Amino acid sequence: MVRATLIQIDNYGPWTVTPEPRRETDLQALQARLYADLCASFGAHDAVVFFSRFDNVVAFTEGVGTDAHRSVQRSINNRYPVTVSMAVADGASPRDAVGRVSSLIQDEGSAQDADRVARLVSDIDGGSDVQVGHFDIEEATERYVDEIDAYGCQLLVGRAGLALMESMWERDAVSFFVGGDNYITVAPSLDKDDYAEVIGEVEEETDVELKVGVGESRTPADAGMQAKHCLERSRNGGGRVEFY
Ligand SMILES: Nc1nc2c(ncn2[C@@H]2O[C@H](COP(=O)(O)OP(=O)(O)OP(=O)(O)O)[C@@H](O)[C@H]2O)c(=O)[nH]1
Repeated sequence: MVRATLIQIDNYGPWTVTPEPRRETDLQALQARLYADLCASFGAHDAVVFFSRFDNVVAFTEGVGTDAHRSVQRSINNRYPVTVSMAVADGASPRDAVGRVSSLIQDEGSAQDADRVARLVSDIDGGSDVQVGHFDIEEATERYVDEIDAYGCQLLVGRAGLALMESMWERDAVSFFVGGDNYITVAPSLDKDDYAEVIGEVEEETDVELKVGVGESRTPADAGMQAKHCLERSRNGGGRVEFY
């Protein structure tokens, strides 16, 4: 089982244009602050948090119970001009867990329903290890950042990332862009061959070479840290796929 949490801003679409459209930079600042707050709050519980679409934030929260979710939610809702609802559930795979939290929150009402305010729904039982892969583009700085223009670089990283996210999704894993040339995936227990296959598919489709470090542990934060160390091993002469 793997535990996911979906954090969704309540009735955000209408709020962004009420009483009239709000400045985009103010909305961006709010979204960035909310994401930073959620990272700090859930990070303190050894979870990992991805900005997803900013109005919907996805976290993997193995070991974080309903009460801890409630206190994070209460603090956010006391301090922001918008409220958030949350759903937390265990699933058979990261893909399944994200599906379950999405259904739970949808059952509470629409994302644009003025009556759906600060809900917290939870369907959790046991925990198990979680696998995290940290992907990185081979020599992104030398090949792209120092060679082509910034927007071309963004397109290339985005294209490779989309191919990666789709390949991993087919394997019941969910993957997110985290900055620079980095993507992090939360996966069911895949093996080295699975990752090698995914890297091969991305390269074939986009001509971009990836490498990955993979960790597996009780908490997403620990698994993520293992993955970073494995990625360092790959950077320092290891293979394109390095496991904990
Ligand atoms: N979010 C996040 N960003 C990172 C991380 N490591 C590197 N970056 C970003 O990715 C950019 C590229 O750094 P690297 O991936 O280390 O460099 P590279 O040129 O791809 O070189 P190699 O990794 O050795 O192939 C950096 O400028 C950062 O913006 C990380 O662990 N997390």
